[in-house]
Amino acid sequence: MTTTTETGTTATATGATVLDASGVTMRFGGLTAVRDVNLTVREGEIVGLIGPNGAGKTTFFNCLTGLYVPTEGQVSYKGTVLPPKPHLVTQAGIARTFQNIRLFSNMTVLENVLVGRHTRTKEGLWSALLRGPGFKRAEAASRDRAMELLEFVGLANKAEHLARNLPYGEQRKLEIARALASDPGLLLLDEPTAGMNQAETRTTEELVFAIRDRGIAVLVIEHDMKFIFKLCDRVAVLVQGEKLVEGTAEVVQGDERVVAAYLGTPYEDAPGAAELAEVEAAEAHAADEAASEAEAEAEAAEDADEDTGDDAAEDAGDTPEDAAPAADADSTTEGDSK
Ligand SMILES: Nc1ncnc2c1ncn2[C@@H]1O[C@H](COP(=O)(O)OP(=O)(O)OP(=O)(O)O)[C@@H](O)[C@H]1O
Repeated sequence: MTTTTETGTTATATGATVLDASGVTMRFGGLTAVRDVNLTVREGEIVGLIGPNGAGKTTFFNCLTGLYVPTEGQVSYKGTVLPPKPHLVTQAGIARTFQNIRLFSNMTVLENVLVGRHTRTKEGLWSALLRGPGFKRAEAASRDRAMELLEFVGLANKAEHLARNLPYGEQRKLEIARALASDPGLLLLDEPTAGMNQAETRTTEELVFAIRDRGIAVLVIEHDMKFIFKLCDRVAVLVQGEKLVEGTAEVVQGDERVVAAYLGTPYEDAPGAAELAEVEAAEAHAADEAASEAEAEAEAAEDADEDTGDDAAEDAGDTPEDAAPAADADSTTEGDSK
């Protein structure tokens, strides 16, 4: 796999490969959702996966985490090929969050994190039932670790709250804490800022950097381009299941194919080509209207001087036609707001 790193950070250049997805293809009947995708993530890297809706990003994540068995290709973690079983993938060291939050809503915040810890606890069923000293020690250690993670994501003061009572942004953070509870070497985040306001998004940005600083590599799917380009050492772009481009934020943002396929769509705080074209067209239309109104007024004044009734009737007949574009514009606005 080739990786464009002309302006990449030093962390990306030297880290050992953590994830190596090679030739991953996923077909659903006649539909090829992911086609021959290669992607690596190295130690210390934050890698972004972007692409239009339906490009195959989540399907690719599902192939990495064993939820789907890829039709072709294989996925390795730290040099070992992963079996396509979610619990074995988690045990190996890959954790994930989901696009649609999947918490145990009737459990407390702390209990949710403790559930995420189960792949790392060795105590068996008998030990749990007998509640012997080994079990109690393990339970206390898990609790300490879970509280430490809640502290890390900023939810320690809500440990005893029911997960369902947390605001949306905090539920997303809890999902991250739960994923971290399995002590992963690689964390996959599927749209971690979806539904967040700007302040929450900034906090999530800091959280992802802090996760990387703990030695955990991150692969993140996100539609918020500001977030992605600020955060990621490297970005891969999927379009119709295929990897179109991969490189640093600068390389990806400057790639004409990406702009055409994806970034032309307006995104938060940055008007895209379509928005700018719309504004320019509206301005041009307004200027044309003003010019023709001025022309019509001048003609009407001339006609009045010459006192020719026929011409005055023609001008009156023009008026509804001139008004037609405005009526069209109104109906478009109504259509958009539905
Ligand atoms: N289980 C499935 N069975 C059949 N088709 C599927 C399945 N999962 C995904 N697809 C199809 O695969 C394609 C890729 O979907 P996917 O959800 O991976 O895209 P995405 O890039 O994650 O989109 P979004 O940004 O909207 O989440 C879509 O056409 C989708 O309908």
